[in-house]
Parts: sequence; C-alpha cells; structure tokens
Amino acid sequence: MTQLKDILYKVKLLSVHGATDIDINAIQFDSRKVEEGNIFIAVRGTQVDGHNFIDKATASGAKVIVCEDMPAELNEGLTYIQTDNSARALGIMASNFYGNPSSKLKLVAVTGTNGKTTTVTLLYKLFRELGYNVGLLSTVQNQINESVIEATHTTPDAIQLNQLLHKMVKADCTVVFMEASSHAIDQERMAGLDIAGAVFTNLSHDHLDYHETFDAYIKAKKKLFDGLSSEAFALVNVDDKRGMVMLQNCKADKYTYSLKSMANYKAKVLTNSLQGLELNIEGQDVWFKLIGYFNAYNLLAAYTVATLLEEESIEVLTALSQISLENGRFEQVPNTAGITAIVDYAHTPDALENVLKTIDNVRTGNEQVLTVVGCGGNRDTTKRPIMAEIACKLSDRVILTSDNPRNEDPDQIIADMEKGVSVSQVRKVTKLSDRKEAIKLACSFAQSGDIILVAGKGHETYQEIKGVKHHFDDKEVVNEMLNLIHNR
Ligand SMILES: CC(=O)N[C@H]1[C@@H](OP(=O)(O)OP(=O)(O)OC[C@H]2O[C@@H](n3ccc(=O)[nH]c3=O)[C@H](O)[C@@H]2O)O[C@H](CO)[C@@H](O)[C@@H]1O[C@H](C)C(=O)N[C@@H](C)C(=O)N[C@H](CCC(=O)O)C(=O)O
Ligand SMILES: Nc1ncnc2c1ncn2[C@@H]1O[C@H](COP(=O)(O)OP(=O)(O)OP(=O)(O)O)[C@@H](O)[C@H]1O
Ligand SMILES: N[C@H](CCC[C@H](N)C(=O)O)C(=O)O
Ligand SMILES: [Mg+2]
Repeated sequence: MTQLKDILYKVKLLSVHGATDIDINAIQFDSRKVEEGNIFIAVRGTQVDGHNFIDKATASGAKVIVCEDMPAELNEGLTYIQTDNSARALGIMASNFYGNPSSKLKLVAVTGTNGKTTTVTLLYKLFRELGYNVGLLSTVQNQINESVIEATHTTPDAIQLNQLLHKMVKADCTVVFMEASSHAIDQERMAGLDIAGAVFTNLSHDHLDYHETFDAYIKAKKKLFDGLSSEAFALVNVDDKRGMVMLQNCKADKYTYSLKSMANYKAKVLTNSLQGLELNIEGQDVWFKLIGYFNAYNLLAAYTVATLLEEESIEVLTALSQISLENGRFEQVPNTAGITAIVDYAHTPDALENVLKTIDNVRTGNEQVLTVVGCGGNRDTTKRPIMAEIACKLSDRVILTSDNPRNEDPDQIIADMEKGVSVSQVRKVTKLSDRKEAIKLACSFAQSGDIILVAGKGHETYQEIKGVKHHFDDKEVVNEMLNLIHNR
C-alpha cells in the first residue's frame, strides 16, 4: 500500500477534491482493468477519450480519478485530481508507485528510426559478458538477466515499464538498456523516469501515419533529449543531419559518434563482408560478427555507451567482438544449396535500402539478388511505394507480398507498393500476397550462389490478419522451402 499524496509527488495539480492521505493498491488507465481501491487515470487516446470511462471506473470501485477535465458531478467519498496532462501524470505516478526504480539503476534509452533493438541488445549482451546484472526492454523481448519476458510493444506502457524496472531493481540489476519509440515519447510512457543516458541512432521515414508530419516526428524524438538532466549523457550520431538537432537545448553532457565526420567517438569500416565487419575503433582494428555497414553504427554506439559508463575500452572491444545476434536482423539461414538466404526486419525505406546496399557491397555481381518484401497494414501508407522502388532498384527480382495485413486488404497494400515500380522495372516484379508462397517462389528462382532477402518481419513469429495472429516465422519458412526445393 502506498499513500495517494506520495504517488502524486511531482504531478502538476490544477485542482484536488477529496482526501489525498489514503492508501492506494493499484493504478489503472484502462477502465476495464479497474478493481476496488484503484486509481483511474483518464487519458485521451488516439481512438477514444479515457474521460468517457470515468463512470465505468467508478462503478468498478475506483477510489481516485485523475483527469484533465473534471466530471460535471463528483461522487461523495471519492478523490478527484485535475492535472494538465493525464498521460504525463500517469508516467510520474507509475514511477512513484513502484518506488522510482529508474533512480536505483543506470537506465540508458536508445531512440531513432532504425538500430534501437540492435544497439540495446548489443549493450545487454556486452554488460552480461562484463559480469553485470542487466535489464533489457526491446521490441523482440524484455529480459532480466537470463529470464525472458514477452514484449508487446517496443516501449511498454508506463505501468508495465515501471513494474519491469522495479523487478530489475529487485534482481539487483545495475544497468538497464531500453528502446524509446517515438510513440512512447509522444504518449509520455517514459514521463518521470530518471534516465542516465540517451542515444540517438538516426531518423528517416516512418510512422507518418501517427505523427503526420516529419517535423512532429523529429520533435517527438527530441523530447527525450530535452527532458534529460544535467547529470545524464546525450549521445548522438552526427552522420545523421538530425543528430545535432537533438542536442539543442539539452542540459545533459553532450557526445557525438560518427563513421564519416568529426566526432568525439569515431570508427572506420576496414572490411565489410558476409563474414563480418572489421572496424578501426579508437586506433584498434577489431573484427565483429555483425554484418552490414549500418551495424558499424550500432557497434560504435554500444562501444561509446559502455565507455561513457566507464568500462575499459579493451575489455569492451574484446567482448563486443564475440557477440552475434540471432534475432532476425541480417540473419542468414544456413542451407546446403549454396544460397545466401537473409532474413531482416527492414520495414522502413531507409532500413531496406541499407540492407540491400550492404548486400550490394558484398556481392560479386555474377549472382541474382531476390527480394521478398511487403508492408504492414494499418501503418504508414506513404512508405509503401518507396519501399517497392528501393527493392526494384537494388534487386534482380522482387516478389511483392504481405507483411502483417492487419485490417487492410493485402492486395490493396501490394497495389500501393506497386505504384513505386517504374515501367523499366516492371519485368522484375511478381505479386503474390501469400507470404509463404512468395518465399517459396524466391527459393525456387534461386540458384546456387544467389542471394535471397526476406525483409520486414525479422524475429516476428506471427502474421497478423484481421486481429488474429497466425504462427509465421520467416526463418522457419525459408528453411523449409530451401530444403523442399533444393534437397529433392
Ligand atoms: C497508436 C498507439 O500507440 N496506441 C497506444 C495507446 O493507445 P490509444 O491512445 O490508441 O488508446 P485508446 O484506445 O484511444 O484509449 C484511450 C484511453 O482510454 C482507455 N479506455 C479505453 C477503452 C475502455 O473501455 N476503457 C478505457 O479506459 C484506454 O486504456 C486509454 O487509456 O496507448 C496504449 C497504452 O499505452 C497502447 O497499448 C497503444 O498501443 C497500440 C496497441 C499500438 O499498436 N501501438 C504501436 C503503434 C506502438 O506503440 N508502437 C511503438 C513502436 C513503433 C516503432 O518504433 O516501430 C511501440 O512502442 O511499441
Ligand atoms: N543503425 C542503423 N541504421 C540504419 N538501418 C539500420 C540500423 N540498424 C539496423 N538497421 C536496419 O533496420 C532494421 C531494424 O533494426 P532494429 O530492429 O535494430 O531497429 P529498431 O530501431 O529497433 O526498429 P523498431 O522501430 O521496429 O523498434 C534492421 O533489420 C536493419 O535492416
Ligand atoms: N514496431 C513496428 C513494427 C513493424 C513491423 C512490420 N512487420 C509491420 O508489421 O509493419 C510497428 O508496429 O509499426
Ligand atoms: Mg526495435
């Protein structure tokens, strides 16, 4: 039990009706989860307004209502708190309720369009290797040391987030690496957290369905840096033109990293092949198991964070060089057919271009590159033609297929993608909405030496169609189809 007045610490209070020296057993922002004695926080969402559910929450036993607009009639015996931003209040209250777990460990948040999962996972593995108890909050999964907790979002909601951080404190974790999605920052899921350091990887086209303008998307990312304290560090990739923007008005200690320009931390790519990356980092030549130019950025970011957390450079490089990530990011599916089959989570134009350019850099030119790609339904529609255009520009054959259609018609999504295919490229393209059939077709087109890229779903083990998640695993299907076709 915690007292309401303690939970309200640092929340901006516009007005208070009722007692605040009362015990609280839980915080809820979903009326459907409210039980006797809970606080209900009414948040304005993208679909509905939580204020519409205040009566329902009260009927389910809520003792305290936190809202932006006071209800016309107030119930006797209940406490009503009016605040200017309920979502922000939710973050701060969740943090207070769980004893401000983020202040009891070092929490490093990574934001940017691409590379968040890779960077935090590298950091998680690196710090495990260095002997620490470590927490991880990522798109693929959450982890408290070796125990895995399923992730439903890239960044959990404020309550789950603080609940997980609290568990991490109890497991003696001293460092936690988390992804900060632009949705989470915009929705204040991270309000009230004590962040030891924030990293900006890059910014490119994505999520314009949600943020509407690129400017709003940049501002969402920048908000993470604007909120850092003077004790924190801010680390940005200055090869991205928005890198320096993140540091404007930022109170934290500022650091930069780069592969191409002047920066506090620099690396140079010496070798980039399907066997790995050789980088020169601060005068040391080191081989890494990760593949692709873009991974040089993720490795450098992880190295720099570790250095800023005062780890020994040599130990960090030695441990990082041993790490491989089997998480659907440029992951090769082993086979005996002599085909290089790559599964990658590239689901944005920039990521797709990076992956295909990486393939372009390591290929000999005598083989075919076959790309299977789709775009998610109920997500940014403007990226669809761009992704098809990139796939065609950098592949010899392209099969346009479904990703997670969600509630959209898969053929309509493919038709949107097709608008990016120029007349001269049409001959390369096949449309096949059944993703399994599309992968099968790519495997049957492929000869020994060829390269297949299956993009968009990476680690996902489902395909979401009309609200139902059906089991689907790109790696599994590629493996099955290569065996079926080439081991006959
Ligand atoms: C678009 C979006 O981000 N939506 C998130 C948001 O929900 P919302 O604003 O749509 O909520 P809403 O349905 O309008 O409801 C408003 C309020 O009324 C409440 N309510 C609603 C109904 C009811 O009966 N009673 C009730 O109290 C709701 O609990 C909520 O508090 O807040 C919810 C709670 O935190 C999230 O679960 C939900 O994520 C949805 C499921 C989602 O798909 N989000 C994706 C887009 C997302 O967040 N992705 C990013 C990663 C993106 C990336 O970088 O790739 C992520 O961090 O995962
Ligand atoms: N530093 C990078 N720069 C550009 N592209 C990258 C970078 N790192 C990874 N990618 C590409 O982006 C894809 C997604 O990588 P990752 O999962 O690490 O990003 P993310 O930021 O976590 O994405 P999400 O928004 O889905 O959480 C990878 O499969 C790869 O194709
Ligand atoms: N976190 C991202 C993942 C997209 C992955 C892709 N497979 C899709 O379904 O569009 C999102 O929710 O937009
Ligand atoms: Mg991620």
